[in-house]
Amino acid sequence: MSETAHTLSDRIDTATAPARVRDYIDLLKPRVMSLVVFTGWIGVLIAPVHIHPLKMLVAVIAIALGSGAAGAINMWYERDLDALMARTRNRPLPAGRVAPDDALGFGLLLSIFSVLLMAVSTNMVAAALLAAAILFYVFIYTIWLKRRTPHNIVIGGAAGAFPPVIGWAAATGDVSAVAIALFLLVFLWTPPHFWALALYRREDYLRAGVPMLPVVAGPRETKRQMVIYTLLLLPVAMVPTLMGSVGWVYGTIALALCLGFIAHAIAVWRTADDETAFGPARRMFRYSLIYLAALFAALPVDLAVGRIAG
Ligand code: HEM
Ligand SMILES: CC(C)=CCC/C(C)=C/CC/C(C)=C/COP(=O)(O)OP(=O)(O)O
Repeated sequence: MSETAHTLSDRIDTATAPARVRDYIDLLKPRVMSLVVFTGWIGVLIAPVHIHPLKMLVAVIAIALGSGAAGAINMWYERDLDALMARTRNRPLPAGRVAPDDALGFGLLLSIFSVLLMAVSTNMVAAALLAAAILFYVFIYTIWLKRRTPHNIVIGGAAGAFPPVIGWAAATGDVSAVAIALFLLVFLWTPPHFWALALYRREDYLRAGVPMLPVVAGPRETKRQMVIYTLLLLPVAMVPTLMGSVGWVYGTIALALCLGFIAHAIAVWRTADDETAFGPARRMFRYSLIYLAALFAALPVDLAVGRIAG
């Protein structure tokens, strides 16, 4: 056994139990999962059918486990890249706290379990969509596109757009126009969300040789595209109101949130000096998280207001 492998296995053997649990939780990317789960839950909640609260809970748990499983497999595959980047080098795999085979086994078992759980607790459409999301994130984004093309986020982002559709399907057994509008919303949100971070983490991606847009096309082109995506988000965010699925409470909140996102993108774009652009880019990244959470929260709020008023 090599010196490094020795050190690695010693560290794994001597890891304390609570620390190991923490590491396995970290493999699930819990903070990203929280927003994934939230959008999935809103998908269940706003579907126009009654669903038993317990069934809703199990469906949301299945989405959480599926998202976490995909995250664990992603971390297994990317352990070489993660070791090269400051943001990720202390993750359980590059830091040697979890063995690669264990992480892969954990991710695979959890993937299968989450899809089976969805199938037995709701329906086959939701289970198939959950399986598709996991496969898309692992094979299309992580393995195929991420290391090859700056379009990785634009195409791969579709994986993260599945949860509201999965939630809707868990409640209704099918996919409707509203569910597709929510898919499009997350799909168009993902590039500005990620590129804001990639702008101030450009050195990381450069060092790891990952062809993210700020590395390949440069900050100016990235910022231009971020403005375009935030502009495109405005009409798409209005679709649920224009279709009559929700009213103007959502519509007004969505409009305000979209204008805020556009303003952030313009602030990032107008900062010529990339060093100082890190400030606006960081702010935009944080705003992107509030934006998506608030936009989705506004949907059931609108429906509740409508019920009270009507
Ligand atoms: C391909 C699509 C996506 C990419 C490449 C991406 C990339 C990233 C990256 C690199 C981070 C920083 C994570 C860290 O510091 O460890 C992040 C954070 C985050 N992302 Fe995304 N993201 C994507 C899609 C999504 C989706 C669909 C959601 C939820 C709907 C989401 C929610 C979050 C949240 C909540 C955080 C903050 C995590 C924290 O506080 O550390 N992301 N994203
Ligand atoms: C329901 C279901 C299966 C959903 C799965 C979709 C999912 C987890 C989407 C989030 C996408 C995400 C965390 C990308 C991180 O990119 P990255 O892997 O490039 O980030 P990193 O550099 O932090 O590893």
